[in-house]
Amino acid sequence: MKKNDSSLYQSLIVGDFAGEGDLIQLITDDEEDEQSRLEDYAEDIPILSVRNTVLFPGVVIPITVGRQRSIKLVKKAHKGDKMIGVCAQTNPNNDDPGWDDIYHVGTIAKIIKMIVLPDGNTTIIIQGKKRFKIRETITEDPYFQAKVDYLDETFPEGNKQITALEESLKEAAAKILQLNPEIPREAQVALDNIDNTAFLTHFLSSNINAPVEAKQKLLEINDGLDRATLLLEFMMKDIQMLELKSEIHKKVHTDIDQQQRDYFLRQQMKVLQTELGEEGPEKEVEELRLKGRKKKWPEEVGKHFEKELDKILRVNPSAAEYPIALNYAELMVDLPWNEFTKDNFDLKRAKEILDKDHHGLEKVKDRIIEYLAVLKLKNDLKGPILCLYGPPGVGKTSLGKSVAKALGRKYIRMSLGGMHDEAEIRGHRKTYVGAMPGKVIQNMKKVQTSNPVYVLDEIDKLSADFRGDPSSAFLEVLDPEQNNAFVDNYLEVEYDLSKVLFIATANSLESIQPALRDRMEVIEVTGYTMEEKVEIAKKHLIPKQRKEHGLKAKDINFDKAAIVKIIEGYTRESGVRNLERQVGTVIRNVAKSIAMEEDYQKKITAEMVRKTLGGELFDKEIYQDNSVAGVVTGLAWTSVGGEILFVESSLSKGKGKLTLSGQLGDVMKESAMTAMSYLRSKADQLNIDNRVFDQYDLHVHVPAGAVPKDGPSAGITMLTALASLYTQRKVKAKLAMTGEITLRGKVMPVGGIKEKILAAKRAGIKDIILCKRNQKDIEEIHERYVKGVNFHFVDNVNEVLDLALLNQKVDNPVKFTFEENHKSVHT
Ligand SMILES: Nc1ncnc2c1ncn2[C@@H]1O[C@H](COP(=O)(O)OP(=O)(O)OP(=O)(O)O)[C@@H](O)[C@H]1O
Repeated sequence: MKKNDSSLYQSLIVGDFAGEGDLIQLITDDEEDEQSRLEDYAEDIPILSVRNTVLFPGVVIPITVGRQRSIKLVKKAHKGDKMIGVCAQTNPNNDDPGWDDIYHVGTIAKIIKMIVLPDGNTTIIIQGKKRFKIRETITEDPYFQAKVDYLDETFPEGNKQITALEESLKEAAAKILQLNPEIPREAQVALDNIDNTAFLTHFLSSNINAPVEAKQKLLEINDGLDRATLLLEFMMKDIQMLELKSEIHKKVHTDIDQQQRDYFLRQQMKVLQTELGEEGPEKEVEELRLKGRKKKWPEEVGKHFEKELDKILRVNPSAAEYPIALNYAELMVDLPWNEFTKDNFDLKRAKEILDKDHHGLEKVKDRIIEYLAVLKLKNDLKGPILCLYGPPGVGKTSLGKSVAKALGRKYIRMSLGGMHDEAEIRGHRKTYVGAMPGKVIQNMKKVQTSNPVYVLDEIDKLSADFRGDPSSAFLEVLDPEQNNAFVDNYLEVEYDLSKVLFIATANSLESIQPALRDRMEVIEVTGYTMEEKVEIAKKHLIPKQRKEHGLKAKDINFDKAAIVKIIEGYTRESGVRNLERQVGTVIRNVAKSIAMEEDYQKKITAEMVRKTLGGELFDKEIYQDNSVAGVVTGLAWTSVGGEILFVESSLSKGKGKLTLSGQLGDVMKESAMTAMSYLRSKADQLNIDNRVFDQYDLHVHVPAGAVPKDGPSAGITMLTALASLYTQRKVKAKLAMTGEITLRGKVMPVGGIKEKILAAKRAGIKDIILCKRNQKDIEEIHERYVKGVNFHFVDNVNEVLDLALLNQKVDNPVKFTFEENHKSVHT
């Protein structure tokens, strides 16, 4: 026997079969009359086994009858009293159930209508009357027949609890109707018309969405209150399920709606864009594809690019990924891939250009020309990268530019000062918000050729921190073995940097990461002498500044003394950057006069320089006289070049206390103490009264007091100063010295010789004392720089003192007075 799923809907179908209004009428049959007739069937009632449904008293349901046994039963009953017992099958799939396969509690029902459909199927409409329990089985053949006992139902009408339950059941039913759109609205009307609580529970039990076992359980409960409670429980579960379903449904629905909306809007946008003649993603992608075809990139890069374009087409233009994908593809086509400028290997011309742009720097230029010669012959740059090293403003960066000019290559410069984030060099992965390629790739995009001269400025200023070590990223950039496959995190594909001519610049070699320094060929660019600076100013800086200020050669002309004045009074540097700036200031002043049509003097003199630039910023680093004992000129190295410094010392009555001032570092303090100890040990040799060490306080000072100083190189200067002080002997005029001392009186070599020599020369020094082992440094310096200076190379301090101290007392020597030592006598 087949029956559609049980639901409120099915009950209403009954209404259709029975005609409108029948439902109500059937439900309100005269109970009393029925009861008396029912007893007649209790001793032999045909039992119809039904699948998937449980019939409740009062409820009307349609049942399609298919099995032969059932058809026989139905036809027979229909002809007779129309009364049948209805029991649910325990297993709905059992086509030939026996007594054990049906529930033994069922409902006696009346066949209201029997319809034989044209396809031969028979549908009956039955109404449940009263529950029964099979007392005794009679036969299974030709259909089930049994003796039954009717089950009475206890239902306390009017009880408060039952009224509340009834309300709850109705509310739950209304909620189910509301949540389940498949149930016709009319069901609510049917529900509203039920005013009998017992029938309400039967009606709802029959129609709730629950398995047969659950419904059978409800049927078997005799206590109406218990049944109503269990029913409410089932209904609440159903509501929860329905609510969940509806939520899921709503969500799925909104998702689909959103997609449809987007699709619709996109279509509209396309139409509008076409009408406005604007580009849509297709057009943009097509343009990129065309550009991509012209690129000489490796095959895998081409494939990767095509994939990226496909990705753009798949992405919604209003999605955040769209501009990211587009920018990426644009970067790929904007980058140069194997696009080279032709090198000009006319080395004579290259030399001319270097000479024209830079005065001096012969050794550096020669080295650069050698480098270019190898490049010409081998046409392969697998050699070390050049690193120009030297003080600021000596033309390292501009030399790089000249190399580009000489070779006919494009020039790009990247300043590495203060860069501490590896991502600045290598870029961020595309997945980061606002990701960009690193500076190396950005600059390649800017320069538009694959073989530029790429100046890496201030490679010594790269600093490592928690964001990674940028030096290690540069290892890859600068390593000729690796840089043909440089990987930028943003670009993802390998990029060939092997044809780029990298030139690094640095102020100090110490702070360059050792592995990085190893990959570079270091060329030292030293500072300039006064004469060279004057030449550079005349030939390069003045014409350059003049041009920048819009003046002609006839408008202004510098006196040599004026240039010297600027160099000495207003700059203190190894290079010429400040000189250029000060020259610029003087020229600007003239430009102002010309523009305001004032009278002005074309020839710039030292006097005019003073007027324009104001009082001198720096005292001339000049040797000071030797009339005072205890003052000696030393030489120091700073990051802006060499300097002369003075070690001053004085004695005052006291108890042999040593005071050091002038912001001296530990090493320098130790030098002073070493010098002191050495002198004490050699006091007799130098005719120093030993008592002076105990009865006089010594003060050593190194001006300028505000500038911190450190290093061992002032050792011999200190010793000489103290020797002069204690002996009150004059120090040789125009003498300077630099060297470390040991306690045994040995003189050790020191660094920064070239800068120191230049500083000494600037200061008018004629004699310089150096350690013997520093002789080789002097030999490397061009003769021109050392002309007019006598070098004295020494091994030990005796030689220093012999050279430095004259056998002549200073003009007003201090006369030491001593108190007698009171020795205590013990007996
Ligand atoms: N020998 C020279 N001949 C002509 N001009 C020079 C010479 N040396 C330096 N200059 C000029 O001095 C200025 C400063 O030079 P540049 O910027 O190249 O210095 P740098 O050594 O790279 O300094 P930094 O270490 O601070 O980067 C430039 O205008 C440059 O043209």
